[in-house]
Amino acid sequence: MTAELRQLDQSEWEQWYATLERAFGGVAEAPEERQLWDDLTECERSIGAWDDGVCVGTAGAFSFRVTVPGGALLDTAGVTMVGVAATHRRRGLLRAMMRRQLDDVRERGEAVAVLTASEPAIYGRFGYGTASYSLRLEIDTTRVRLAVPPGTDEVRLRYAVPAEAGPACEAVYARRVAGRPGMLARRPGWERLITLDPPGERNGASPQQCVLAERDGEVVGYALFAVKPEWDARGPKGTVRVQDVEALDPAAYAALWRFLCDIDLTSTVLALNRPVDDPVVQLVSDVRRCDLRSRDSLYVRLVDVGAALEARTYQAPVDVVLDVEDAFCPWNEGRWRLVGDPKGASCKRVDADGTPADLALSVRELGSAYLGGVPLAQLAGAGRVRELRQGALAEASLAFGSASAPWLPHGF
Ligand SMILES: CC(=O)SCCNC(=O)CCNC(=O)[C@H](O)C(C)(C)COP(=O)(O)OP(=O)(O)OC[C@H]1O[C@@H](n2cnc3c(N)ncnc32)[C@H](O)[C@@H]1OP(=O)(O)O
Repeated sequence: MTAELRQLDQSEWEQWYATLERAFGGVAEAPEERQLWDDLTECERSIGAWDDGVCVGTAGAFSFRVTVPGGALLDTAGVTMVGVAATHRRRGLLRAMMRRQLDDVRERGEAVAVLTASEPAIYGRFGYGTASYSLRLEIDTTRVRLAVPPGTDEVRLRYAVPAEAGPACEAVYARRVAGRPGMLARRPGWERLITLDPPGERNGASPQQCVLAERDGEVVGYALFAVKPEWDARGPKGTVRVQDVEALDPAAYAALWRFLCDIDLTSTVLALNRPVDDPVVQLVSDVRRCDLRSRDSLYVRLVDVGAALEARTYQAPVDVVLDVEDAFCPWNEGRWRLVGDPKGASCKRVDADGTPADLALSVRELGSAYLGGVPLAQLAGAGRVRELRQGALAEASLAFGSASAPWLPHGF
């Protein structure tokens, strides 16, 4: 590898970002989207790889706060904007940037790093495990009805201008964050991502629309969506594309989904990113006509195993010794005793005192299980977790679970 790695300087951002765009195919983003990423880039934690004055590699990280099981917000590195020029691929540049980045994350005292992967095969070697899934629904609204709970008819819905409704939507979102692992507490500036609506990316759909749900004059939910009109010889068959729906109670949530499913001249509601346990699945009359599909979403890497496992709670009492393998971050290797319950946890090294291990696994499996969305028992069934003490797997698998499935509400 001939390239030199160094921290990004703001003056280099254009060239750096153009390298990233080209790694993703070379289609330039809309100016407003580019500007947003320019504003959100944290140069002091972004890396450029340079070969003879030319940028050939990029990697960045955002300073996130992510909800973990139990509701705590954990300072987390949101790894992003990774690209290597095709002229320099497969020479170890990604590996070198991952090395530097994870060392930096550790120095900053962040116990966890997260990312979404362009391809699932890339990041396991660096200790990232698939920790959450997203649900895609395509509801045939000509056939599917919604069985709404009492109180739904009392929720008042009204259209609002998305940009003007932003603060009210953000307030609802902020109240939802602690209830679901994987959700991000949005720092100032990130609300712009939610209402970003470049005309060139609408693919024939309307500009973004917003409907607020209100009770007693208070905003208790919102839906952001677009409508793509379509007609054929038999009449209208438009699609409602759901971008975001959040609500503070079941009646408001049902009112918003009923609204989305009832818009005249449309016959499909398409939502690409919902939690896998989204209550809407229990509202619909015919789940088969919702064409549910799930796919990998958030990847988690424990950078400091002890601190990360202590930061969350456990839904049942657990006392296990984990033998952790971590070739890329060897400071995590060894035996850790985790004692936890719904109130809190401690996780300490026990290498010195000869305590035998109950479960053996790599840091990648711990990352998968961390947010409660991937059972340790499932990983064990694939041979990726080994039970060394009978009963330890069932105990740990139950404890690591979460009442709400983890979910990443938007990309980054
Ligand atoms: C968080 C994010 O931003 S995800 C976005 C990632 N970026 C992209 O997908 C853009 C297009 N692709 C690229 O820019 C590059 O091909 C990258 C960044 C994926 C890889 O960069 P490279 O410098 O070629 O990777 P590097 O040479 O360091 O490879 C390290 C290891 O990853 C493997 N690897 C690299 N890319 C891939 C891939 N796409 N699929 C599977 N394995 C991969 C290599 O084979 C190598 O394996 P090894 O550990 O067994 O030796």
